[in-house]
Amino acid sequence: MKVKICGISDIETALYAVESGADAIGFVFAESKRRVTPKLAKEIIKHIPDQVFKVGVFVNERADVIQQIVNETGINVIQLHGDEIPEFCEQFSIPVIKALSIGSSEDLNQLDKYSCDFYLLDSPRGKYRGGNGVAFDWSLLSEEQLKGKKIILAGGLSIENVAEAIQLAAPYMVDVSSGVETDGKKDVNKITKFIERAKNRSKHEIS
Ligand SMILES: O=C(O)c1ccccc1NCC(=O)[C@H](O)[C@H](O)COP(=O)(O)O
Repeated sequence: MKVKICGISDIETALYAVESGADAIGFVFAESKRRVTPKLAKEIIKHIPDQVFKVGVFVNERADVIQQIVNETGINVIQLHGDEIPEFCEQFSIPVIKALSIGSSEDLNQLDKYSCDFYLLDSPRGKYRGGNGVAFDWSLLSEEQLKGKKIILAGGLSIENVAEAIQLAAPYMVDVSSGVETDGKKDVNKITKFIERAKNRSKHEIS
């Protein structure tokens, strides 16, 4: 199972997550308590190995601003976490993750409207558009609607529930932010345990 650790804001935590096996690291450029400047993201990204995805998270941002941040920082995947329409998501030359808020089974119909590389399924908005630490009802997910799509499962995942989430949703990747924090800061022990749980679960699935 692939793992994305989102809301990274310092080099030490980024390196720790990578050494623990993270496949993707997320940087939030939208309104958030985890927001980073392009300058800081660039500094962190310099230390991250090539094979790790560097994801920039944006909410209803202008395309030229997103492109400028991509050029400036070394971000190589764009995550669009707002109300971006399908045509907006299709204009970039690097992979795009479209985040969708899942509050009802009808919300899953959005999946067919977009032609993106990845779809991140998250809870409906809380204080911010994402990163609120709240899980949605995974029983809404139907195999039929997810078929053929690379799904990133997000929203309230934690060490305690990630194995169950993987079993139920069989996503391409799991994404976590709040669940690997203590008192609002990334917690390296939680990061290691979360990645272990997520990756162990996938070993069981293969065997
Ligand atoms: O993380 C944020 O603060 C954030 C703010 C605004 C838009 C998106 C944001 N995060 C995007 C992510 O990919 C989070 O990891 C995802 O929403 C799950 O977060 P959590 O429920 O805290 O694990």
